[in-house]
Amino acid sequence: MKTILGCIADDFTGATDLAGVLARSGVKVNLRIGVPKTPPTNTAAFEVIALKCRTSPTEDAIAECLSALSWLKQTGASRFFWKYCSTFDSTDKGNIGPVAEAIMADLKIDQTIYCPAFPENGRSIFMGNLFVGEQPLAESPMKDHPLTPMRDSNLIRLLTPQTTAPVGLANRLCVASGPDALRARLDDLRDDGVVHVVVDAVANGDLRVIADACRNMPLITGGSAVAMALPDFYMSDGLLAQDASEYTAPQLDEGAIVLSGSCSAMTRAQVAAFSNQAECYKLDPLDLANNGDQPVREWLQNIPKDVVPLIYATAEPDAVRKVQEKLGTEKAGEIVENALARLAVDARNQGRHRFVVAGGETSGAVTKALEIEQLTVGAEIVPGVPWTFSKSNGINIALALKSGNFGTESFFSDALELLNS
Ligand SMILES: Nc1ncnc2c1ncn2[C@@H]1O[C@H](COP(=O)(O)OP(=O)(O)OP(=O)(O)O)[C@@H](O)[C@H]1O
Ligand SMILES: O=C(O)[C@@H](O)C(=O)CO
Repeated sequence: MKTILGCIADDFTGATDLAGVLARSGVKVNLRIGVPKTPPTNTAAFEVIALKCRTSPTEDAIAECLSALSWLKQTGASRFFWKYCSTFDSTDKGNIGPVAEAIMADLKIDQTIYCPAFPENGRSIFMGNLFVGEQPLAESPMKDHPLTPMRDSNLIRLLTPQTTAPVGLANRLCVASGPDALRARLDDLRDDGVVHVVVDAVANGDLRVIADACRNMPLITGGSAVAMALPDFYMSDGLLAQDASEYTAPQLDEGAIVLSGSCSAMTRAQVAAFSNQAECYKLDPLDLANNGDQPVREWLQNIPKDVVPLIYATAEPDAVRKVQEKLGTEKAGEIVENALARLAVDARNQGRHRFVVAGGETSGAVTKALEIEQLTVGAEIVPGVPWTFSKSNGINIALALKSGNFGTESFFSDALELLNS
């Protein structure tokens, strides 16, 4: 099938988030892990490529995203989506702005929009400022993120140093006036040379207006929620029809494991809640650096298969800071990711084929270690986190890749229960 929308996600939980939101429409979504090595076959109306480039060196992120774009163009797609975090996770250098500019240069276009809002998960944008629940981004727990601490809430100020061309705003008053008003505002901004337009949205109704106004833009950038209404508009434009039959999960071995490398506030609460009912192992990055991961691997081997173990590096911001001061931020992240990735492979070999993984970078490391090339999107557990299915080493497995701050406290047990139901 010809692809209508080709999507590039900067991390793996972001990719499953976007795929899950698009799949709500009943239209088939293919979720590819990394840029496929062979030309497109068996394509779907929505193709999502999951990358792990949120915190990569900018040049590497650009190269990887352009390679994904080139593959997506071969599917016949002429509309593209650059998916980043609903909390705009990035540094002064990028990679949100530089990748958007590189894609725009490739597509030879002179304007795009930026809308990370995801009201169902408490992310809203008003007058260019991003809120997490009732808190401005920079006052939310995102200020302490281990890799991309967000210390400003204003998207225009955040984006400006990441781009070479002017940044502007289409505010809520404009969005509330409807799609024609938004289109007119975008045209005015374009006439004034504004290339990058942050668009306010505080509710799903705003996102629908934005999707309506921008449905034919060659590039939309944002969180997953701004893509939510696109399938509807593509259907009413006659571009696609509902084509997915209800997906049934494959036969899965009973064994399960929860792996958490996310230190986000919601994950910390989820780890605390699940540790009351699970066998737990808390990873200490300094210990991993000095003594390796043999002790935890042995611990896992001794957990009976009908017990669900939780292995986590999840820690409070102060503890993370101390580790980062000793090991360096990148090294600390890498040590934890490598250990959790190896443990995922051990778990699979032990007969645990249901994986709940918390954290985008962590999910990237785990999915790569399990050598997964493509995921099928199943039922959404909470907004933005679907169960996904694949084969690893020829074995059916299920993965719930959870973004750091998504879900409620009981997410880990809720996810496993849903799979059993
Ligand atoms: N105790 C720790 N000390 C230092 N770094 C840690 C520790 N625990 C985890 N990390 C690292 O912190 C990073 C967390 O990023 P990750 O993307 O996995 O979670 P997240 O940011 O909460 O999720 P998302 O991106 O989906 O919101 C990873 O690189 C992980 O290895
Ligand atoms: O948009 C979000 O918040 C998530 O999909 C994500 O990208 C977390 O890494």
